[in-house]
Amino acid sequence: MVKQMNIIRPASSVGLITHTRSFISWATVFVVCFALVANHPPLGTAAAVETTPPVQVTRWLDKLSRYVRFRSAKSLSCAGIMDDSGPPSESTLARWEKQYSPSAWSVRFPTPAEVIDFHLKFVTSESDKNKEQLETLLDVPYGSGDRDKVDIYGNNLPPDAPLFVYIHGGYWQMLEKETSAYPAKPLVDRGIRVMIVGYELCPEVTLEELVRQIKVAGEFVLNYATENGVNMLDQAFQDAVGEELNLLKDVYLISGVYNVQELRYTKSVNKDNLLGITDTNAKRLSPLYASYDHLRSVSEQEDSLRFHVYVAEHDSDVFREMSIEMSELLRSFGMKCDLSVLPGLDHFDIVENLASSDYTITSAILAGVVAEQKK
Ligand SMILES: N[C@@H](CC(=O)c1ccccc1NC=O)C(=O)O
Repeated sequence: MVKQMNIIRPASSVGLITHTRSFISWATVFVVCFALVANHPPLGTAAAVETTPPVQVTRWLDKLSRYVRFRSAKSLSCAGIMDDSGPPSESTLARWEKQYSPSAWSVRFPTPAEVIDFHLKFVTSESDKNKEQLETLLDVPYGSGDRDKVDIYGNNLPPDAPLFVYIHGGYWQMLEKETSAYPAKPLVDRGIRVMIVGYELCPEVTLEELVRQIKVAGEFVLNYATENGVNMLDQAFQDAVGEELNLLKDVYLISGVYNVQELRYTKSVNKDNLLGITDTNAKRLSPLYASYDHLRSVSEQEDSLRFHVYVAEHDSDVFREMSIEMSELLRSFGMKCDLSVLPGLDHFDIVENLASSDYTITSAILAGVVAEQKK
C-alpha cells in the first residue's frame, strides 16, 4: 500500500497543464520501456493517503481512476502466444542469465563491464551537453514521486512544434531522465521539441506500479500536447484519453523487453524479485500477451498510428525473437508496423546513436515528422 501512495503524494509546485484541444496537430512518441503497452492493473485502495493532495494532483487522480475503474471492471484479454512454464532448470536459468544480459552480446569492447561503462559515460556527457546547449524546462512534475517528472528540451520552439517523447530503458531499475537526454539535439535542431520522461525505479516501486505511473505520464503528455500533443496502448487508456490517441503518430520500440516471464527468474535482472513479478501479473506485464484489438479502429484510419520496432544485430537471440514476435503481434491486430534488425549495433549503441542526426532511427523520426507536416 505504501508504494501505491506514491501517485497520491503531493506534487511539487509546477502546475499540470489543463486539458484543452488547441494547438498541436500531432505527436511522435518514442518508447523504449515495454511498460507502455502493458495492461493496467487495478489501483487498489487509495484510502491509505494521509495527506491532502493539491488540486492538480486530485484532478489527475480523478482522471486516473476513470480508467482504473474501467480496467478493473473488465477481465484481461491476452493473445496467449507463449506458455508460462514455471521455474526453469539450472541449465535453462544459466542460458536465460546470458540472454537477458545485453552487455554480454556486444562486440565493441573486450568485456561486458566496459560496454556498460562506456554507455554510462556517453549518455551522461551527451545529456549534459544538451542541457547546456538547448533551452530547457526541467523537472515538470506529472505525478507525485520524486522522479515522476519530465524534462523538456527545445522549450524555445513554437508551442505547436511536433513533440517527441523519450522513455529510457535500464531494466526498470537503472538510468534516469538526467542521463537520457542524448537524443534531443538532432531533433530540437530540426524544430522538434523533446520530452524526456523520468519515473520511479524498482525496487522503490514494483514493475506493476512503474507501468501504472508511466500511463499517468502518458496522460500528461497528451494533455501537454493538446494544450500547446502516449498511447499506453491498452483499452482502458484509450478509453480514458479518447480521441487524443490520434495525436500519437509514430511509436518507436527500441530493443525492448516484451515478455517478462523468463527474466523474472534471473538474478541479473530480478534479484530477490525486485521487480515484484508474480504468477498473477507476469503475463499482464508482458506486451506479447496483450490484446491490441481496441487499436484496430485507430489503425484503420488513413492517418493512423505507425509502429517501428528496432532491435540490434548484437542483441541476444531472445531479444531479437521478442522484437520479431512483437512486430508480428501488432501486425496481426491490423497495426502498421515495420521491423528493423540494425546491423553492427548492440543493445547500447542502438540508443547511443540517437545523439547523431544521420543515424537510421533519427532519420526515420525526422522523416516521419516531415511526412506528417506535409499532410
Ligand atoms: N545487466 C545488464 C545491464 C543493463 O542492461 C544496462 C546497464 C546499464 C545501462 C543500461 C542497461 N540496460 C539498458 O537497457 C547487462 O548485463 O547488460
